[in-house]
Amino acid sequence: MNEVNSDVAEENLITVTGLTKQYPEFALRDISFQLPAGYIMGMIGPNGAGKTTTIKALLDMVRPDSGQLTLLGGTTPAARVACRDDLGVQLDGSIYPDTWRVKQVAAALAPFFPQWDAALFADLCQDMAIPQKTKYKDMSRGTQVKLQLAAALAHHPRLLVLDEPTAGLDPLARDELLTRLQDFIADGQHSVLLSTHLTADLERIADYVLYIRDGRQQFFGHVDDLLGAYVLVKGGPADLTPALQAAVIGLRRYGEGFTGLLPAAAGDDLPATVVTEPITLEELMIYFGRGAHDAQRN
Ligand SMILES: Nc1ncnc2c1ncn2[C@@H]1O[C@H](COP(=O)(O)OP(=O)(O)OP(=O)(O)O)[C@@H](O)[C@H]1O
Repeated sequence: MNEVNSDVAEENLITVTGLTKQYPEFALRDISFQLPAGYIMGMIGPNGAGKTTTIKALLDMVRPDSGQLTLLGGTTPAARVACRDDLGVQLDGSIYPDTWRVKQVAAALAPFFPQWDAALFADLCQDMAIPQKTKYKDMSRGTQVKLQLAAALAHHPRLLVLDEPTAGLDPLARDELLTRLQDFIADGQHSVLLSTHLTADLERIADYVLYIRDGRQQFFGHVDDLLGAYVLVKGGPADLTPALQAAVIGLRRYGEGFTGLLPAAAGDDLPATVVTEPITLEELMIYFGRGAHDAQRN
């Protein structure tokens, strides 16, 4: 993870301002974020939050209703297509024809990318243990993801946009990918945008996080700022005053007490018997999710 230095003017590889997209049963509303060169940004949010829709809008696979998108300096769809050589993409789900093997993937992609590096692609396939003779449809889900990642990296992009890249990977492969992504940005010129449900991955490698729920942006900023904004509170039944109950997010009561989240500033004036602890991204998502469910039920 690079140290974030707000004093230095940074080149943004992605700028999204006021992105909205309306589907019959879903609305993505007013999403805004920037990704400077040299950083990793993670998108988190529950199933159906709008992460993939945001990525697809950025890649011009979905037409936004409003908002401005700048990708690698391209502000129009045509300009964004023109900079595709600098963009490596991995999408959730199968993307190659069933019968393709590694060789066909290389043959199909090389003509589209002037910077395609056949030797690098072969090395990546070997490193990731991608079988040469297996048809795409017969590869495991994790191997299909690895093949997409190898293809995304093989043309030396400046920016990687990855939709759940670690979802199908075993722990060793996940660890290797995260290290690869850290190496990718280490020169300060490259960036990664990835969506994931594996929040521990983001705590390890991400500088920035975009948190979306029900199509609405809940937070965009530094991971540490998000984690620093809330504390986990735990106390006994007598500690749960009406004021505290009203303030706690995602309150859960159990036999000996309660747990929930509190804005960090509200954690200062608690009785000594209430324990506060730092939160993880996973806890943040669970407690906010519970809070939203509880609000819907009431
Ligand atoms: N083409 C479409 N037509 C109608 N609704 C759509 C379309 N594409 C996506 N949606 C809806 O948009 C919502 C957001 O979907 P999206 O795939 O962006 O969520 P996500 O955050 O990536 O979820 P997950 O974590 O489950 O992958 C969902 O309710 C989905 O059904």
